[in-house]
Amino acid sequence: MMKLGLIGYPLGHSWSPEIHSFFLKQDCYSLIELKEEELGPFLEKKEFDGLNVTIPYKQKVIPYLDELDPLAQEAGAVNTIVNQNGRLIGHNTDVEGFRDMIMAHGIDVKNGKTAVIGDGGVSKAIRCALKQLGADFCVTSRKHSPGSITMQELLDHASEYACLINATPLGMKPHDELMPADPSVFDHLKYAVDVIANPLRTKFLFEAKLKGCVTCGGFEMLVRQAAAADRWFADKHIPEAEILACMKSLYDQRRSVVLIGMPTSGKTTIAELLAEETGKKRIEMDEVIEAEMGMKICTCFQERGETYFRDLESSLCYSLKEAMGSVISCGGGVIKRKENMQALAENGLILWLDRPVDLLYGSSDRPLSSDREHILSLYQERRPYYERYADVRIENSGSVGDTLKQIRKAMEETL
Ligand SMILES: Nc1ncnc2c1ncn2[C@@H]1O[C@H](COP(=O)(O)OP(=O)(O)O)[C@@H](O)[C@H]1O
Ligand SMILES: O=C(O)C1=C[C@@H](OP(=O)(O)O)[C@@H](O)[C@H](O)C1
Ligand SMILES: [Mg+2]
Repeated sequence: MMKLGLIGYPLGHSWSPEIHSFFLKQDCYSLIELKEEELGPFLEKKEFDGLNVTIPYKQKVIPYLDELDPLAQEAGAVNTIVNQNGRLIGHNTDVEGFRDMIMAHGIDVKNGKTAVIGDGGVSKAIRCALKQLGADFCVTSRKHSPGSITMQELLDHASEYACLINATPLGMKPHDELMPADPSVFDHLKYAVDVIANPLRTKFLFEAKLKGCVTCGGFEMLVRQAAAADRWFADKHIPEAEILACMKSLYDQRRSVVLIGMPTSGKTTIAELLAEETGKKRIEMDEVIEAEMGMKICTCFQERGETYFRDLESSLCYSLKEAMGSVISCGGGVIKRKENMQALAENGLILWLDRPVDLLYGSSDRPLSSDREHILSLYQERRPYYERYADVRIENSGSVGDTLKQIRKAMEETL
């Protein structure tokens, strides 16, 4: 069996072992956390067939290598090392991972200006990919490196940019409240790309999606650079279908399905069936909140007011960022606060169950939907929000079987 691994510091959790065992059909990949002083001795022993390299060693490994391939040389960074009969050869598969990801999403960097935010290791690989694609791009740098622009210069010309790429760690867990720049000030932005893989959808991508941009994130780049690395490690070409299957399998484990929609649109009912069908854990937000309050939501609205309930709802959304692969059924009003939706969208696929107003009904135990007139005005008020936050609209007007079918399709198609 081959001996492969990932070196970096600190490593924390990484999806690389799962990804490589998916592609290579063997468990031969381990996480090797190395302190700076351990890096040289480890590489000199050469007791491995291949390595991936992550922060902070993409440049620091170079002096220990016998050869760099032309792309690694151009990038000035190495993320893949192959031990070829005792000679260590450095490659850079981030270039291919990034390039293939943006091409798969139809991101056209030839049509309009692109800005790469950040000039660290991964930024170098992105620049190589952008050059290959013939893009007109610039790079922002805090260090004023030659040829780069400042953040202020980028913002001063914000309306000129069609594509923004985050190559900084801003927005990565645990500082997921941060953004490298606010997409809303870029008037003509069409595409937003992030290299961050955790969370799946950074705040930067969430905001860009609200603007109607095409977005894609670092998790996909992680899978694609791994597929390219396996070509060096195992001389194995990983076909596109296999890459998509790997992403789907990992998304199934990592991403929750979040149901939003009007009261009585079917969220609770469909969530129960979906959880049963997929074996996923079901989280009914209103039940969790009622248990925490020790009272019914209706009573809470009467005795403590709506804001009291909404604050509990918001803090639950915040904790559900880590619900990993659950089915989450929300209360109808969850869309009233943008921060709720940003939290749920971090690691969630947001599905809007849209049920025709005529099929919605009022009931005495639902404080905000007591009669038909009220339901209609609530629908008119909320519809734009459901629409804005949803990744996919699911029409719940036929049988529950038909609705579940649409949901399965959405889960397949939104990688
Ligand atoms: N596709 C459907 N076909 C028939 N009845 C449905 C369908 N979807 C939902 N319902 C019914 O609508 C009612 C309200 O659904 P519920 O799941 O409580 O909604 P919510 O959680 O969104 O408030 C339930 O009686 C449920 O059985
Ligand atoms: O629409 C709303 O504002 C609410 C909907 C309810 O959930 P359902 O959508 O399951 O009825 C519940 O969260 C609360 O009464 C507030
Ligand atoms: Mg419900």
